[in-house]
Amino acid sequence: MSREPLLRVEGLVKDFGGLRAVNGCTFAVAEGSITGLIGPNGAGKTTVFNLITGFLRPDAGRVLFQGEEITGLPPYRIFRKGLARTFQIPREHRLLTVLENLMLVPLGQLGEGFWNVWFRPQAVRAQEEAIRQRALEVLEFVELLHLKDEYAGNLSGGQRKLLELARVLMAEPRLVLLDEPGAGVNPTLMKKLAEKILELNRKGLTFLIIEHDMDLVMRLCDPIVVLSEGSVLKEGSPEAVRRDPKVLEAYLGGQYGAFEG
Ligand SMILES: Nc1ncnc2c1ncn2[C@@H]1O[C@H](COP(=O)(O)OP(=O)(O)OP(=O)(O)O)[C@@H](O)[C@H]1O
Repeated sequence: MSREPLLRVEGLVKDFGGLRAVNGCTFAVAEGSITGLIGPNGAGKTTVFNLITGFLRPDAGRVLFQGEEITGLPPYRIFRKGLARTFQIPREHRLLTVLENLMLVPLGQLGEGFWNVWFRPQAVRAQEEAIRQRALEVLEFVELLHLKDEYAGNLSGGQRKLLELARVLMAEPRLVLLDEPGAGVNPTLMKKLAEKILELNRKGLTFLIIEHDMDLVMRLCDPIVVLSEGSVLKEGSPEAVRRDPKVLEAYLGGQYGAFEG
């Protein structure tokens, strides 16, 4: 018996002026998987992420999360349903500390409401403390606890990626979309990031990952969805994708070397 996938995109289309960036894109992400989304530059991967997470509205097609249609909902509503993402360029608040960055993740804090601050100060304080504890736990997990009081702007590129992951984990999501987690990360941190992703996956978290680093993709992801010119060219195991001549052809000229070895 096949189970309903955690995420399903059906026939997504997105035009930018005369350019069709996403062209009838259909694929699914099974619960418990680490699904890879790869393809040459400009294939439409980030646009697909933006369509799934509500940062862009599709011109056609549907997005279903846990069987529920979420097409066109605003990003904060999708986030609160348990679908969280990171960005290709991390979006931390550079002038806040690492800990403050995590405490700002919108979890529906009681303290946000004007009336709560005035009439329920103890409840607000208790909730703030719970959020702080959660933030410290998450920082320990991503091994950034020693940097909790550092300004986020002072972190290295790799540490900023770990902070992005930590921000996403604050919300205890069911599905995490990672946009190029390996970009700009040194090999040591890359290994750590991969270990953290695998550990979270073993605990039941599902991932959809855009990545250009083929070593990382082949190590982490199964299945892999290959996008080319806005639609799915191939979907399958790392081995099946690696051997498919259509996939190699799509990468020809650009990144053919990525598949060698
Ligand atoms: N906001 C936008 N306005 C106009 N064109 C856009 C916009 N966003 C993306 N595009 C175009 O849509 C196409 C798909 O871009 P997208 O960033 O989704 O590809 P990608 O597969 O993520 O590429 P990369 O691997 O280089 O990040 C590209 O031709 C890009 O130039």
